[in-house]
Amino acid sequence: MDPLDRLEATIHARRVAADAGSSYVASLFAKGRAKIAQKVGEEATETVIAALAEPDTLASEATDLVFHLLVLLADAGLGLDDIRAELVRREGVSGHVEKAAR
Ligand SMILES: N=c1c2ncn([C@@H]3O[C@H](COP(=O)(O)OP(=O)(O)OP(=O)(O)O)[C@@H](O)[C@H]3O)c2ncn1[C@@H]1O[C@H](COP(=O)(O)O)[C@@H](O)[C@H]1O
Repeated sequence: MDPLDRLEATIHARRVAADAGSSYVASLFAKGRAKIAQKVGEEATETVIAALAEPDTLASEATDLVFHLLVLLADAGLGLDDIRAELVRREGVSGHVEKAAR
């Protein structure tokens, strides 16, 4: 199994049954969607800062962002399959063409 799929499975398992005291993911779910969304915003900002000022840390910061985004998606009942479906839907459509058609 791909590491992203394994992480998603772990996140879902934590959502169903885990103690917030021993599981960071469970503690995020316990704090609620607003807090999870805030963490995604923080990690996005840290990713931008890394890209501009500390490229050596970019992969690590981007991983934090993806991790928290997966938690946010799970909280909303969404997951990697939804992202895959959306990517497939967009495949071959240039961003310029899509924007011009709006
Ligand atoms: N991939 C990750 C992962 N990436 C980052 N993090 C945590 O995300 C947190 C982000 O750090 P911050 O300083 O921003 O957060 P914080 O200070 O704790 O939070 P605030 O109180 O400041 O909001 C850190 O505690 C990191 O350890 C992760 N925690 C867990 N996982 C995966 O999730 C699995 C389940 O984790 P648990 O639910 O803790 O068992 C783990 O086995 C890992 O595979």
